Amino acid sequence: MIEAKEVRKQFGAVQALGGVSFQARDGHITALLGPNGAGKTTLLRLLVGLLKRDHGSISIDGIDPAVDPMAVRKNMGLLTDQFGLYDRLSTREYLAYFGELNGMAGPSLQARIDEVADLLAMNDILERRAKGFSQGQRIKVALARTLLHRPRHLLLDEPSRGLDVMSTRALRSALGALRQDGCCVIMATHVMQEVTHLCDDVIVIARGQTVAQGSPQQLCERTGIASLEDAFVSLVGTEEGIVA
Ligand SMILES: Nc1ncnc2c1ncn2[C@@H]1O[C@H](COP(=O)(O)OP(=O)(O)OP(=O)(O)O)[C@@H](O)[C@H]1O
Repeated sequence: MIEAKEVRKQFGAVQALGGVSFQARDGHITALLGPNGAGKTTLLRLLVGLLKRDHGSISIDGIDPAVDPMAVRKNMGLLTDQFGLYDRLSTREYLAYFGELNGMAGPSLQARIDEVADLLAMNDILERRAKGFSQGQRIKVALARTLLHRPRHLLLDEPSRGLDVMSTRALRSALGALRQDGCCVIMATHVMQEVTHLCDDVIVIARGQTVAQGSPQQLCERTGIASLEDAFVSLVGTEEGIVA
């Protein structure tokens, strides 16, 4: 369970978050929806302890990431727009390196690499070096690294950007399997179709504030609007940042 209460974060004169509160439950995929600049990435970075909040509280299964970021990261996978691949390492070497950093080793690590490669449909690039990888191939490798150590919590910043149809499907089924395993997944996205098909719960933020939280159906009921996209626009008051 991930909980935030009244979280605020300021960068100089810019108030990135001005009071965000929500709960993301285990075994649920929670979408983080908001226009560009709403504060989604800032929130994810606070949850994993990469930034310190100015105000409020955050609990990751009872642990405050500002107090014990290492304990939080042990059970967390984070996908951001910084993929951090090494051009000269093959995908398998790269994943083995990160697996070892997470205390994995030997045949069980290799078996887990094969499992994740199957899950994300990326066997074709497993033995290739990263130099020259396309955007979609890069994001798959970064995702594989994120999932490798079977984290209990997963924070994904726009995970499907740059993925083709088959890879998007592979990602969705991988996330479905993680949900079944009881993983707590928070996913920032602009893709409404993804939210409708995949997410159990939605947190809407705008201008650094939580505007609403609930299932897609609850948000539609609350606004009295049948389409989630239109309900979102009505909640945030802008059409900016939506991908149909
Ligand atoms: N390190 C920083 N220094 C200054 N301002 C920042 C910094 N990081 C974020 N901001 C500002 O905080 C606000 C929230 O940014 P953030 O990246 O969290 O938004 P976002 O919801 O992820 O946006 P997008 O959908 O465009 O990715 C923006 O106004 C942004 O310019």
